Amino acid sequence: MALGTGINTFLPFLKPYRRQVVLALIALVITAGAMLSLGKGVQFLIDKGLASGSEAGLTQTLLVFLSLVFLLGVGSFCRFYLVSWVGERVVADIRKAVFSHLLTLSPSFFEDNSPSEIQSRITSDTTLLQSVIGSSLSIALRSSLMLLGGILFLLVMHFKLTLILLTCVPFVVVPVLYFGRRVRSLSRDSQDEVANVGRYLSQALRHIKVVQAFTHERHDEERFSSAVEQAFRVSVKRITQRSLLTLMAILLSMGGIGVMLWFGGKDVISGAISAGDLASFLFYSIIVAGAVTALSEVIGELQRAAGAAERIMELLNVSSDITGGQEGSVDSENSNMLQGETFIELNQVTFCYPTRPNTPVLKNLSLTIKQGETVALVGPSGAGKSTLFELLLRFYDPQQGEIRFGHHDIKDYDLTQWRHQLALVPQETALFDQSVLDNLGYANRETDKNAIIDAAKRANADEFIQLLDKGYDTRLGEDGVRLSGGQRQRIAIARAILKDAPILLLDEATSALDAQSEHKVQAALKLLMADRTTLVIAHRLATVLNADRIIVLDQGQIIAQGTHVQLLEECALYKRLADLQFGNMN
Ligand SMILES: Nc1ncnc2c1ncn2[C@@H]1O[C@H](COP(=O)(O)OP(=O)(O)OP(=O)(O)O)[C@@H](O)[C@H]1O
Repeated sequence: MALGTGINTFLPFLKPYRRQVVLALIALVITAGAMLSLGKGVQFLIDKGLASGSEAGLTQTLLVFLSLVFLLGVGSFCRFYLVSWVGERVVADIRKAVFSHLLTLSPSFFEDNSPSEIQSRITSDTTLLQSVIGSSLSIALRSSLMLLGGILFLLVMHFKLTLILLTCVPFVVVPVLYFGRRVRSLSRDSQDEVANVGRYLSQALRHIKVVQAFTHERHDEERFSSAVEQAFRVSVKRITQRSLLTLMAILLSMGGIGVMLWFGGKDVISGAISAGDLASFLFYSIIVAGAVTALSEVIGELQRAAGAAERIMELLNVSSDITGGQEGSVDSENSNMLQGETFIELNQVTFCYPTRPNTPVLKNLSLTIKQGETVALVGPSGAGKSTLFELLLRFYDPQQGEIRFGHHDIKDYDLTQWRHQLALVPQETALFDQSVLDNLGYANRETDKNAIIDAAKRANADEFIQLLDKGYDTRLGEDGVRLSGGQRQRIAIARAILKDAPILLLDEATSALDAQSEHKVQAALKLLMADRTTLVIAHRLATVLNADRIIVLDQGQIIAQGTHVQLLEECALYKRLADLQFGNMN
């Protein structure tokens, strides 16, 4: 059964808490035992206590009864506490495991799966699991035991009456299973719809300025509302099935009790059984019926949880297509290399993005970069310059060809170690809603405050940071809305300084900068590039002039390389680009 699959996948998460699970089961058995003994207590109370007319007998039976009640109370407390505890604990562990796993997945995974959809799985699906494990699972376990125990007691007490009761069971179980299954698939749909709503919401709010600038509010409102309504419609379907489930369970189980009472009543009248017998029989029947009803209700819930579990497990089962190798230490490889020796080498690299498998972005590209060299990449928009950086960072692997560092393919190195070799200054600096200090320290969590401030100074960032209301402790809003383009870039440069990696990947952004900040960024970059092997996507003449070599990329291929002067003469595309891009500086 699919519910079983859901539970199986959770077993590894339950394993560390075996002790608590065993204790919960013991509490479960004790409470079920106490509850079932209560029926016998009722029989005693009527037949021995009341019918005997002895007050002492009555008191004695009551004391036994109260002891059972006490046991039941304490046992229930322990059962509920332990089952809920395990539920919460497991869900917390699952959240952590899913997040850690997601961080290892390659960026291509997130192109196919929207982050907000994933977020919904981690938050709303696990919350559903939490509440279901915390309450429904506890009820389901208790009810199952009560059902079994109750039937056993009934069989021992009165075989004929029990058989009458049991003939009703298939009438209850079959519809319960049928509706339960439907609830489950609808529940999955319902969670998917909730995720859709979440996705729409986060998109609109993230791009609120665009929404407002294009006065797109009404349109967004309508689309959001139709997403919400769709989620509502799916939920209503689920609710209908669940309500029907409950209706069936009550009608059938209670109907069975009615019939049984009728037969039992006849036996009491004929003197075949005592009134106490019938009362305790009734007690067990109600327990059994109650257990069936409760089970039918929670089976729906458990099915919902299994649906949610499935969605979470799907995430945990995705494996990253970018994995690291075991090959020797990158650091020692690096330190063995001499200035001017081949450092990075691209051999016949062909690459398509996974979302466009038939459109190669880089075609048979070969390139050698020497240690300490500064190589500028120029080319029209869409030529594949940023893609080259993404391959070096191993966000993707080429379909053909290889990228080598020293004596090995970069795929052979441990992924983390390899990425330690690269410092990226991206065109768009990602900032987090944390303090400036935290944002800078992102590059290297081992460094102390002084080193961070020193790096900020060298990146020409200290000056504007000091002017912020709380200096280095100022929180940057989500997406760093409180910083200008040039300031953000200087933060990125400071990060690269802190990372102190031997290879620098620089994606210049000029558009965001005015002359003054450009000058400051320039100075900071110069310092950063000294003694490093640098690949720079160049938009500035200064960068191009300072580069040891300029590579001209067009449609994923290198069409020329050389110095600025050489290329101006030899490469028409370069000349055109230079006129356009650097025209104002020429
Ligand atoms: N994640 C992606 N999925 C699919 N195609 C992509 C992806 N990223 C980039 N591309 C495509 O790959 C091609 C090369 O893009 P790339 O960003 O490398 O160009 P670029 O030379 O850096 O351009 P620019 O100077 O405008 O940044 C483009 O046609 C682009 O549309």
